[in-house]
Amino acid sequence: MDAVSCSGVLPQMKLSGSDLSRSDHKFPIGRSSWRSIGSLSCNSSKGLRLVPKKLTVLCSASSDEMMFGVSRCDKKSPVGETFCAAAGVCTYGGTAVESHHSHTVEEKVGVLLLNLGGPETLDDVQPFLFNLFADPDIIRLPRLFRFLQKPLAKLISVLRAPKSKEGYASIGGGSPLRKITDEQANALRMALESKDMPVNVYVGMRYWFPFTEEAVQQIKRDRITRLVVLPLYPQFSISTTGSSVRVLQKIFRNDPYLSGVPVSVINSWYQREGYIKSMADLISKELESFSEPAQVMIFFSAHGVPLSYVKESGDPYRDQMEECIFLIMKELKARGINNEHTLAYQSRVGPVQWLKPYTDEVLVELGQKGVKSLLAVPVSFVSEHIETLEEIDMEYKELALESGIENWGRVPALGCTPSFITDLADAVIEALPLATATATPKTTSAVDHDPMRWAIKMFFGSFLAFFLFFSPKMLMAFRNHLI
Ligand SMILES: C=CC1=C(C)c2cc3[nH]c(cc4nc(cc5[nH]c(cc1n2)c(C)c5CCC(=O)O)C(CCC(=O)O)=C4C)c(C)c3C=C
Ligand SMILES: [Fe+2]
Repeated sequence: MDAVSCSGVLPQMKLSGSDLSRSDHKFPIGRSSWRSIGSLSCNSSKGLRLVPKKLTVLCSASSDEMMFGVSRCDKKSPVGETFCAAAGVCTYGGTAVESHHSHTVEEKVGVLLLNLGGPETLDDVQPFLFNLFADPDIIRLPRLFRFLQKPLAKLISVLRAPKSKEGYASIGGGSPLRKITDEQANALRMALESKDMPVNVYVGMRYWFPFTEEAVQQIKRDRITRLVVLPLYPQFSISTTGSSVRVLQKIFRNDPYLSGVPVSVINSWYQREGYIKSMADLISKELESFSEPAQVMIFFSAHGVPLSYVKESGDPYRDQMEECIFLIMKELKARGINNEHTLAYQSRVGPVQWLKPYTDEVLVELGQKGVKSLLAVPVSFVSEHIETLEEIDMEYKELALESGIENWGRVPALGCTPSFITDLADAVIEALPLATATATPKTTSAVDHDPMRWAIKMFFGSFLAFFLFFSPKMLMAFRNHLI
């Protein structure tokens, strides 16, 4: 197997074995170019050879493509220890480890904000859900069953649409995500301009308009010469940043112009001081609205992912989430706020086990234990969306009040909070010099060319699919969780 090379240590950072077990530095490894899954060794520009004990190189569920995530798995502290791409900036892997660009042409810098996207009208809900469930990073079928991805997405989206529509109807008939993301894009452009960095900012959504593909076409039309990709998810997950970056990687790799554009992907930024401080500001402000602020339980509610992502596929999401909460609480303590806190995961979908504890169960338990005041803090997303406006503000609030909690509050999403936007602007500035070009030729699998192998695959796939669809467990699961 090929070794994965990580290089480009920032000049001000001295890297050593102990640095690798810390997680407070921002960019321990600047550039990386990954060729295949396997052993990982990191070479710093100072000639240090770094071989951390145990590393997981994330691989896309859907193909041989690499995900931009590397997580360190030898957990020593409750905050988790992720580093490399998962904690800093990673650039598209390509044939060359580094490309040193000569600056003979005038730079035209672009920033691409990646987000999930949401239905704008109730009629959009089912097709939006179809796009979501058709994503092989959301519903992860074994290779043999991949041809079922779209029929299954159609089935689940049709079954789930009525329930989802109710949710979207209750928040005004559609998702506010596009509007908020556009506002964030504009605020970021202005923040960068005020830092003497004129850029074009683009918005690329994964499952609804404006799709990532459209944004990339605009980037091409604008002849952008250097690009920073900033997913609006503070923590990395295969299902969010991973999925969006996979799409982007595919487009860039196959395009002669784009594959030459140096790109820098900011995989996660939950550990940035500006973000942590902005979150602490919002929490401390909201605590003040309670009559006895010190008695309030700070309840972090993160969007869940299926447990298998973390356990089997090495998704660093849970580790990063725990570290993020640790850093926010550390910041609050430094300000003299010593409230109790807890973390739970919300919004599970489907029959499989998701990250625990579940938000709804913890709320009931807290109520039973006698907690009277609770401040909910959505922590995996930076804009208001259906899961804050409907799930937390309506469903969970009602459940909490029924369970004995008397005083309920909720911290707003960061949105366009100036300190947060300024920090994103700094993240872009730091990422810019680390950009490298793509240029990996597309490889096709043997199956694509071999009709016999294709026929065998289809035959066994259909056979297994029949049992999967009509097994009592599957039918029960649809009934209980999707409708
Ligand atoms: C960090 C954030 C998110 C993770 C991780 C995530 C994983 C994930 N989500 C689903 C299924 C659904 N998500 C839906 C909406 C939705 N998801 C996120 C964020 C994360 N998802 C957001 C911000 C939104 C809201 C968008 C909006 O319109 O406001 C939905 C649709 C809504 C509904 O019907 O409940 C589904 C379905 C899975 C399966 C998954 C991990 C595998
Ligand atoms: Fe989701």
